[in-house]
Amino acid sequence: MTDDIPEVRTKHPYLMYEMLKETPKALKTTLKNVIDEEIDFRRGSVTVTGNGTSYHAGVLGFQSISDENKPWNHIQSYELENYKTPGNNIVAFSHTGKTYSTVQSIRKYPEKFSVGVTHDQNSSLAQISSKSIVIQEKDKSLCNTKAFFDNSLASLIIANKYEKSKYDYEGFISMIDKNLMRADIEMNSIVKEIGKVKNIFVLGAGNNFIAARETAQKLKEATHIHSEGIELEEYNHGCTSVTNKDTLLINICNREDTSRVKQINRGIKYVGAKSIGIGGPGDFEIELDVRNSFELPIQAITYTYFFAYHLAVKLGINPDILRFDEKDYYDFDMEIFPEGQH
Ligand SMILES: N[C@@H]1[C@@H](O)[C@H](O)[C@@H](COP(=O)(O)O)O[C@@H]1O
Repeated sequence: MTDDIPEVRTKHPYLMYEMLKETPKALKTTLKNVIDEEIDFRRGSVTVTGNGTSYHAGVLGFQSISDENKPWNHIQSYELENYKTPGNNIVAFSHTGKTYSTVQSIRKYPEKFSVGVTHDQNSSLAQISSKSIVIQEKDKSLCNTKAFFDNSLASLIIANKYEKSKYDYEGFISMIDKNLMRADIEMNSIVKEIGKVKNIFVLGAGNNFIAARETAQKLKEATHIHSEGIELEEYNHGCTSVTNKDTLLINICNREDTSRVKQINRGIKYVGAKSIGIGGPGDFEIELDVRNSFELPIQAITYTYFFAYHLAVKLGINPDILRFDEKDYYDFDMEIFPEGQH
């Protein structure tokens, strides 16, 4: 089973909303928990790994590394377990700490130095990692939005320890806090105006690609609308033929992408699709107060999470339970994750 099914609510505010509102407080706890941890990285590179939201959070934090002499890469855990080889250090992220391929990707390489970041100190990941980091904050919704921000901050801290660089964590937390408040209001009003949406593409280039993937994952989990997170230019190579009047494009935009995004936005008008620009142009635009290119995708997610939430509420969908109240979907999950597995 993916995880224990939480308290089932039938209307707003769902647990996902509560968790988003609790995020700034949780980030302060995470900072306190993680900042003094000592991590003795071995010589050589770092491989960041995990599944889904945890994987994305891990990558987003490590994207802060600017020193070319501090090599790192990221490999999804199943790939690491079966096909690829990690660097001398592995940093694995898992909210539950029990996700099979994440745990296996550490177990398979006992000779490497591993850091396991989890919210459960009794989990396999915490037990088997050379160094375990436990975030003392529970995310009650299976959408794991609060856990995403906790893990992103933990990843930023770990990346800074690896790079031996300094960073303004308090400033980061207050920026996220401010964004979350604005995002709730602005995304609620966009959702009211947006009209029918049956499929969604989330586009992002550079550091924003992983945020596009994470946004698409959350849109699927919360709203049950099919969403695809795709590299900005890749969208133009195949996705245009399935874009139509019920399609929404969410563009997570660096300044450098502006003219390409404008062109795409003009193109989609021929088939009646609509767009939201986060940090860039769109039918609906969200301005971001951007301090640097690695914070931008994390800031963008404050908005896309609230968009997913308000859209779920509008559609009458409980975003907390991954459809596990429907027998077919519960059985589906039990088939792919039998008792005790994830
Ligand atoms: N639906 C959940 C995702 O929301 C989560 O991101 C992923 C990784 O879980 P964990 O962070 O516990 O490893 O597992 C799932 O299948």
